Amino acid sequence: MAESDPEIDFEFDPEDLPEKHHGSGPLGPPSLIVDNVHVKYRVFGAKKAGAVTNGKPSLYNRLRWRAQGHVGATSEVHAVRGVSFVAHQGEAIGIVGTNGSGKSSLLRAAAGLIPPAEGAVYVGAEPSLLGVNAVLMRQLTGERNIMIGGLALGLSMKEVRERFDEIVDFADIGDFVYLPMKTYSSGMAARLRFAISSVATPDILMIDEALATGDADFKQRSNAKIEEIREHAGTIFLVSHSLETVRRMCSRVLWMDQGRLVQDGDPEEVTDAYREHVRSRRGKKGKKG
Ligand SMILES: Nc1ncnc2c1ncn2[C@@H]1O[C@H](COP(=O)(O)OP(=O)(O)OP(=O)(O)O)[C@@H](O)[C@H]1O
Repeated sequence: MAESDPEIDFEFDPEDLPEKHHGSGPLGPPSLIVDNVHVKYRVFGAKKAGAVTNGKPSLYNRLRWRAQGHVGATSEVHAVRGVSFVAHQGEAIGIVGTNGSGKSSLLRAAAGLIPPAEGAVYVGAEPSLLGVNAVLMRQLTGERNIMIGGLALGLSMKEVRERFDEIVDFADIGDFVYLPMKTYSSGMAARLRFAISSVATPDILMIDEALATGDADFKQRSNAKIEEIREHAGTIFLVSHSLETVRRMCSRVLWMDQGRLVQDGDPEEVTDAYREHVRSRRGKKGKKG
């Protein structure tokens, strides 16, 4: 995942969460189709070409390896391996899986941020993509980032200006909006990212857990926003390590393991199976050790 900050509280407080909406009614029309998608990363400077590594080398290491002439030595990380699913309007889809299982890569490919090595992603007529993280810049002020993020979400400059106060209020960052984002606490940055991300009431909202953060008050506001989007027949994707959050919020859950979609279905069933899998894996590890 692009960003991880140990200070961020990734957990939702279950009491703050809206009730989940299991698919009792008919599903809306498809909003996003992921067809046999593969995501591969090329990693420079690997010891052995072709080896699949589990970690990402740091920028420093990559530059060092390149400086040492290891330009040709690359390995490939096959992060997503032939995943297919159809998302419908009105669905809230959780994505669970252990670290490195490919959740963020799948989300980024579904969002069009990285091209699939194989397969294709089809989106409905007017997709508004969320996940402005990719375009925000820490060295720029919140104000500039609101503009950049708003434009990236398809708003015009005029529309961003009109929504500016609303975004700042939602993020609750006050005059910090005029300071570079690198001066923000992790909570402030996360709140601003969420505020920018959700300003367009998008058709498809993708939330990586860094967005699902903040104090109880902000959690309530962000949950209300998520509900609003879902009620307007949008589709929500939520990557989370908190199974409680996923069970409460989602109508459907995808379980990723080693780049593959292991299970896709009812939140309780899928999270139970996933929990069991994690437990048995821990048990095996424990026995080995
Ligand atoms: N930019 C990148 N360059 C190289 N490898 C990457 C890159 N991003 C992810 N990977 C690798 O791809 C695999 C899947 O990573 P990804 O971040 O999609 O998993 P994840 O399930 O979201 O993990 P986490 O729960 O830790 O965020 C991992 O092996 C990871 O090291």
